[in-house]
Order: sequence, then C-alpha cells, then structure tokens
Amino acid sequence: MKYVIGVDLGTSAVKILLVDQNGQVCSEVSKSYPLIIERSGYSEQNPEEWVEKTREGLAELIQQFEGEASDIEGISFSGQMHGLVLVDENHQVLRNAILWNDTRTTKQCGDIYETVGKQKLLDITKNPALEGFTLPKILWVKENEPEIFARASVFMLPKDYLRYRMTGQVHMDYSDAAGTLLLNVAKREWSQEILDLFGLTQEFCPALVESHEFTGNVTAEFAQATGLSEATKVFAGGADNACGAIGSGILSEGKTLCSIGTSGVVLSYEERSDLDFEGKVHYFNHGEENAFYTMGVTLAAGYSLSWFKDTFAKEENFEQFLEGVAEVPAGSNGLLFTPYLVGERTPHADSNIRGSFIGVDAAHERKHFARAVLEGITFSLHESIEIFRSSGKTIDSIISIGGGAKNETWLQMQADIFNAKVEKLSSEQGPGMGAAMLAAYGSGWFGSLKECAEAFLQTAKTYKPIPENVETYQKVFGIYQQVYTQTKTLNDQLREFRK
Ligand SMILES: Nc1ncnc2c1ncn2[C@@H]1O[C@H](COP(=O)(O)OP(=O)(O)O)[C@@H](O)[C@H]1O
Ligand SMILES: O=C(CO)[C@@H](O)[C@H](O)COP(=O)(O)O
Repeated sequence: MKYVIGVDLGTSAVKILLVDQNGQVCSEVSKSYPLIIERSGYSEQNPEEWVEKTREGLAELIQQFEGEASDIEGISFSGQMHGLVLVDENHQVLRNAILWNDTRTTKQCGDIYETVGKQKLLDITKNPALEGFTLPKILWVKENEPEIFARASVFMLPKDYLRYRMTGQVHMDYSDAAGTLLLNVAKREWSQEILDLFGLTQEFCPALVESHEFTGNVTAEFAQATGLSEATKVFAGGADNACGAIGSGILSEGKTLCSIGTSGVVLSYEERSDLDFEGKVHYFNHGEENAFYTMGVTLAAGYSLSWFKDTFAKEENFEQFLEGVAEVPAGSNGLLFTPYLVGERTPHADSNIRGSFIGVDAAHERKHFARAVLEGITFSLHESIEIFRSSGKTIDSIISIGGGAKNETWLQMQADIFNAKVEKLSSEQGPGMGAAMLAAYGSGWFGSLKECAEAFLQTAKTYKPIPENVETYQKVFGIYQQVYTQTKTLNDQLREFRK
C-alpha cells in the first residue's frame, strides 16, 4: 500500500493526516500553538514554532506507522492564508509572522487605494484592500520597521516557509499568491504594475507554481528529524480555503462550502475569472488548475467560540463546554451575539467593530450564552450566503467542514439558519484532506483532482432544515443584521480605551 501526507498549517494548530491509496485516513496528529497578541488588533506567530510542531507531529506519525517510510510517496500542504513571513538573503526569518487576522494595517489599506485606485486594484487583483491581506502588511513593515524591511530579500506565506524548511526550495502556489494583493489573478502572474507602484521587485516574490506541482524532495536534515524518507516527494499545496474546497469535492460550478476553523468561510466554485462581485466577496485562484472560487469570510468564527470557552471555562474541552446547548431553543431565549472580536470582513470590512451580547436577561444561563455564540457565528456566515443568493446563485446544499463541523447541534443549526441541506463528510479535516489529495494527484495516482475526490470523499451524514427553526431564525437574523449599524459608533468611541 502507498500513502500520502497532508499537512494543514492552521491558525490554532498543525494537523497532519496520513492517507492511503483508497482515501482512508490511517492516522491523524495535531499539535497546537498560540497566537501572540501584543495589543488589540495585533496577531502574530513565530514561524519556528510552525516548523518545530510540524517536525514533532511528523515524527510521532512516522513512529506509529507500521509500513516503510518510503511507502509514503508524497506530502503536500494547506496553509492559513495571507500571513507575512519576511526572510533575509540567507533565508533567516526577520520577525514574527503577521497573520491574516491582524488588523493593524488600516492606514496602509487607505494608501493602497490612493496609490493604485479602487477600480484598478479590483481589475488586477479581483479583491479590495483588506487589513488581513499581505501587501498592507509588507507596507506596514516598510513604514514602521524600516531597518527590518531593508534586510528582507523575499517574502513567503506560512506554508511556503514550512515547505522551504522541508525542501530548501522557495515557491508559492497561485491559490495562496492570490491573497497577497500582488497577483494578477486572471493572468496568473505577479503584477508588475502593482510591484512598481510600491517599489517592490519580482525577486522579492517567490516563483509561482501549481498547487499539485513537485517542488523538491525532503532534505536529509528534515528526514532525519522526522523519520520521513528522502525519497518522499514534496508538492506545493495551497491556501487552506482552496484545500478545504478540494478536500470537500468543491470542484465544479454550483457547489458551496462552509468552513468553521479559527475563521469562518462560505465558498463557491467559479469556472470563470471575469465575473464582477464588486469586491463584496473575495475572488481567488483555486488549487485546481485554471479554476477560481469566491468566498465571504467571518474573521472570528471558531475563534469566538474558543475565546468564550477559554475565558470562562478554560479547563473544559469543547464537548463539555457545549453540553446543554441542544436543550436551548433556537434564538437562545432572546440572547444575540455578534462575533466581531477582531473586527470583521464580510459583509462589513471594518477593523474597528467589536462583538456584543444583546438582550442579556436574568433568566439566561451559561448554556444560553454558549448557544448564542454558535448562532451569532452562523448568522455572520449566513450574511455571506445571502450575498451569493442575491447574486443569483442557488444554494440549497452545503458541505460543512472545520473544527465547527465536529458538533451535531451546530451542524443542525447551520441547516436551520442557512435554510439548506448541510452535509458532513467522513473526515471534517477538509484542508488536510485537500493537501493529501494534491499529493496523491501530484504523485500520479489520479488523472485529475475530480477523479481523486470521487475515490476519496464520502458523505457521513446529512442535516435537513427544520421548518419551525428556519422560521425563528429568519426573524432573529433580521435583528442580528441591525446590530452592526447600531453598535458601530459605540465601538468607534470605545476604541481609545482598547489596549
Ligand atoms: N468539538 C468541537 N465542537 C465545536 N467546535 C469545535 C470543536 N473542536 C474545535 N472546535 C472549533 O474549531 C475551531 C478550530 O478549527 P480548525 O479547523 O482546527 O481551525 P484552524 O484550521 O484555524 O486551526 C476552534 O476554534 C473551535 O471553535
Ligand atoms: O484569511 C483567511 C481567508 O481569507 C482565513 O480563512 C485564513 O486562511 C485562516 O484560516 P483558518 O486558520 O481559520 O482555517
């Protein structure tokens, strides 16, 4: 039997899957790491920590593996998007990575609009200037840490740095490059025009490759540290959302994905690169050649739940913490939550907005708060679904993945709030499975990713909307939508008190 490995370098943890030729997940290892939050709006991680935890996880996986290491033919990656890793000419990391959920770059986003022009930016990159994307982070370092920027020779995204440490080679795939605001998405090349406008060069950008492309073998040093074979081929991999889509079979028009990880995403496959969503949703290259996807993003989806649990019941696991939420009726007895803990992206691109509980009543218990958090996250994702529906898309069936898909009550809630059938796959680890599929396709096991998806993916359970809950949620969603505008100026005034 032959095997591949999918490494999902997430925001909360690195999750590693060993998958056999039938698509069976033979083992899973997860190693978590923290966010470094020095002040409100900042979010960083140390790239060395990603490398160490991946090494540890791979060593554990290989130790448990009963076959030969050389039976593992390929390895590939899924990575948290947009995070800036700056390295010097010897490829030494110059500072902590600034992550996708770091919103310190509002000024730089304004500068990008002024320098490039809103319409031209949309024409070239298909996306607006958002704090989370990579170019604003590059400009922030240039402006605030000029001595570090002067030493930077190339930038990478998180999983590209990890792959570099595994192979010694520097590459970036189109799906992840699309989230930098430096890529001409339709032409699939670094935009010389944007680079010139900001005094950046092609040499500062890694060579572009397809997600299933071979990028090198495992180095002797990395093989020794992990037990991997030097013969194992390393394939580029993709952005976590592109990989989540591959790992959920979102490989043709009409398919929709809901992913609840640290962030939350509603994603739709696009064959064409020339549709106009006016920047209301993100528009990126897929991990499948010459395909695209659009998506709406909730910045703090799973993060809202983990923040709530860790703040009020750190010692409990998610199962214990969520016990009792199924008993609370839809609408949490009049308690509403907005998940704007670190600002928001879709539909309100606003780095200053913050979350609220509205309607707190003396009768509410912890389980009502927990349910309200799940509902608020899901309402935020429903706003993205509404954008897609109002653009003419039919969304009646959704595949749900990510840590959030581990909870049955939440899956039923998704079906009720989205008013669509929700499918859970046999593994909720979509991005890791997508990475493993890229390695399987890259290794020549299948003629296409679609063929691989047919062989590897299975639906485990389907959740149908319950009409009574759908009706309740339609009413509560109408109230939820008003909270953003009603709390915006309050949050503007509170800003000076945030540290
Ligand atoms: N058993 C569970 N029930 C509900 N939600 C969970 C459970 N386990 C994890 N989660 C949610 O999933 C999130 C992590 O999802 P994951 O897909 O691993 O994220 P990432 O890829 O960002 O690291 C956590 O923040 C948490 O909110
Ligand atoms: O910023 C985005 C997408 O634009 C996020 O979706 C990141 O890609 C992080 O993903 P998770 O760690 O939540 O999976």
